[in-house]
Amino acid sequence: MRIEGKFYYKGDIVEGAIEIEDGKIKRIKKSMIGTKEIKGLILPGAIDLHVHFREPGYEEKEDFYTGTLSAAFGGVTFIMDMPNTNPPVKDISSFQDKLRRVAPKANVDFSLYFMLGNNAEILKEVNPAFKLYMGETTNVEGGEIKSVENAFISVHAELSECIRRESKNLRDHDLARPESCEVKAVKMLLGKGNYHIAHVSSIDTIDLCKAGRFTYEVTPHHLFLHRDMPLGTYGKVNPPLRAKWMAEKLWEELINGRIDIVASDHAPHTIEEKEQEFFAAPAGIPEVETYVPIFMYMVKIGKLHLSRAVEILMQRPAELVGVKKGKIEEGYDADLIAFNLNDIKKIRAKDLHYKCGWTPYEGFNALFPHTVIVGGETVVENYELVGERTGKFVRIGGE
Ligand SMILES: NC(=O)N[C@@H](CC(=O)O)C(=O)O
Ligand SMILES: [Zn+2]
Ligand SMILES: [Zn+2]
Repeated sequence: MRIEGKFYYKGDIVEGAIEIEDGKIKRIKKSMIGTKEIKGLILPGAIDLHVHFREPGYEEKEDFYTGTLSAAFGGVTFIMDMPNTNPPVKDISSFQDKLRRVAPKANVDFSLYFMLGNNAEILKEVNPAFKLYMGETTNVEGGEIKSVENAFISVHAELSECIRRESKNLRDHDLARPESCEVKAVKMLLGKGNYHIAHVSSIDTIDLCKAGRFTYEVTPHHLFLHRDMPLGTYGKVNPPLRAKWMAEKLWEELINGRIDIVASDHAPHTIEEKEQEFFAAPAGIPEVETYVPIFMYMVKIGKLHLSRAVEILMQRPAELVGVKKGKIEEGYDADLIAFNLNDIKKIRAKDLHYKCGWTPYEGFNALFPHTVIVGGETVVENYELVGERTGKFVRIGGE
């Protein structure tokens, strides 16, 4: 397959042609014969290292088909799915059961995390991707903090004994699980291994991550939402939404290059679950289909430079987990997304592909990709699904 158009290449936007073979970018040249034109701006597919697609066990909230379909429509072509399913993924058999179930339903490429436990040395041969929960959602086996060499360990850093479990509204939830509990958790990790800190929600945590030489991510909701918005239980998430000024501070850190990557922490719950009393409603926000389009709108209005967006959404996430993705260069996977930068749309829950049917970003301006290609196969064209289940499992740490 040969395509031509305007694409992001080594820091610039160039006009040229891309030859794709066996799912990879084979050649890039000024021009080629027999090409198919793709209009607008072509970027590498986005990479999301933190999603909860809820299969097996919680398919009423989301499943691997609807989750990966939503990812595709949002320009995300590689996702890493968390292990807090039912049963949790904490050994070879639960991993294989999950892989067998979800692989046939994958619309984009994917990898799967294990819970970090005492069997990490064995599990890392299968896939060196682990999740360490220091919060209460899925406790790691008790006892000392674990680590494992040559692996990617994403940490939910909220110290269990520091947080108050019940809250009655968004402001109270922020006070019940204060930033200091995140800071204390990261402090406990210092010197204990090389970790990736998930959903950093305070600038106080950033200095510690730097000191500990930990990589870290920020979620879209800690950048675009805050605790004083009238979201009610739909804004309930762990770690909590913080004050508006903190969200603005995190945005500044992102702009000045002090945030490694953005990851969605797509954590859907049903409307029925969210319509409960605040203290009873589950924490989590669906994000995977809306965050890249919102970031592309920020690029469009000049609030974020394109090169920075490509770094935090595509390039750096791929580098952190060692996969040949996130760049339009020879030898890389042919995962491409294309935008018409004039085609601004308002986010509407009814237009999204989530099973949960809601979004906290109703009405936000966004730029959705009109074309999405995964491994050289066109999945979305002219904003319509044209190819299904083209995704494959990718073991991380190869590069
Ligand atoms: N982030 C959340 O608020 N919820 C996540 C679990 C987690 O990451 O804590 C979920 O799986 O629902
Ligand atoms: Zn978490
Ligand atoms: Zn999470």
